[in-house]
Amino acid sequence: MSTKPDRNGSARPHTGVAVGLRGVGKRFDGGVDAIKDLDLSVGPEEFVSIVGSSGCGKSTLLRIIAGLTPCTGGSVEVHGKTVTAPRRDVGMMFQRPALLAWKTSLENVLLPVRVHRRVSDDDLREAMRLLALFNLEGFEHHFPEQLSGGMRQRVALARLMMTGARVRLLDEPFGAVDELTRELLNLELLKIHERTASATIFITHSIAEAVLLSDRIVVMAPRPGTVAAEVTVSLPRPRSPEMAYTTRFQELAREVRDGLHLQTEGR
Ligand SMILES: Nc1ncnc2c1ncn2[C@@H]1O[C@H](COP(=O)(O)OP(=O)(O)OP(=O)(O)O)[C@@H](O)[C@H]1O
Repeated sequence: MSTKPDRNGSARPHTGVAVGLRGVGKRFDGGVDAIKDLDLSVGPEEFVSIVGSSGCGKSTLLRIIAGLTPCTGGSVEVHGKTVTAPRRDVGMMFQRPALLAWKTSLENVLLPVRVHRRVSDDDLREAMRLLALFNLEGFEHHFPEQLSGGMRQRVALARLMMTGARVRLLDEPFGAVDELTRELLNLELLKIHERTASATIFITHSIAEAVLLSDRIVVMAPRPGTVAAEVTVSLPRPRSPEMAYTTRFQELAREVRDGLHLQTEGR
């Protein structure tokens, strides 16, 4: 069973499994084994980061969980049901924010609602609340090209929240923004996770980002992609950027780095 550190840093057990993978494999046409025999369980309120060298199968794994790519071996379940197609209770965010260029911030945030039903006054209020939560007050009626890269990612985060998804999948969402914006976006993500916890799987190349945000960090090994190591992040919540200066934080970062180096050396 996975564990999540509480405010005092001690681990408390997760009840239930939101995302469960057993023996998952993915062989692409042409015989590339992108993923092989991968097991992973994520609790309903757990934040799990996945790190690993380029090409080790992280994005493929997320796409399988999202129901966008079928696995060729093993089984994937979300809330106890086998994944065969995209589900409404699974939200995904990509490295590029994928906003519709001809829609305003507000309309982009309302999209997940609009594809299923008429937008109500409550929906509108909720979308405005989320935009304000992500410091986008005054930009509700701007189009994506009128926003900075960081602002676009915040709109995408607000849209992810608007889905109400109980499983959130984020594929290196802050990889394309500058370091300072990235730190601010990390804080936004921390805030929403600590207010409305969901099962979150987050891909990143940044060890510090993974330690700051996660309850657990999964290190993937390449060719074929599988879980090589797991590090439980025993830091209290709420988290703050100042924790990065603590010995415990640095020890955890080192543990992850060592895990990654072992994979690289083993190639
Ligand atoms: N559609 C596809 N057809 C064939 N091979 C693919 C396909 N998509 C991915 N692959 C291969 O599967 C492996 C894993 O790719 P994936 O994109 O999942 O890696 P990644 O860990 O997310 O990489 P990065 O960190 O660079 O984004 C790679 O060897 C890649 O070339």
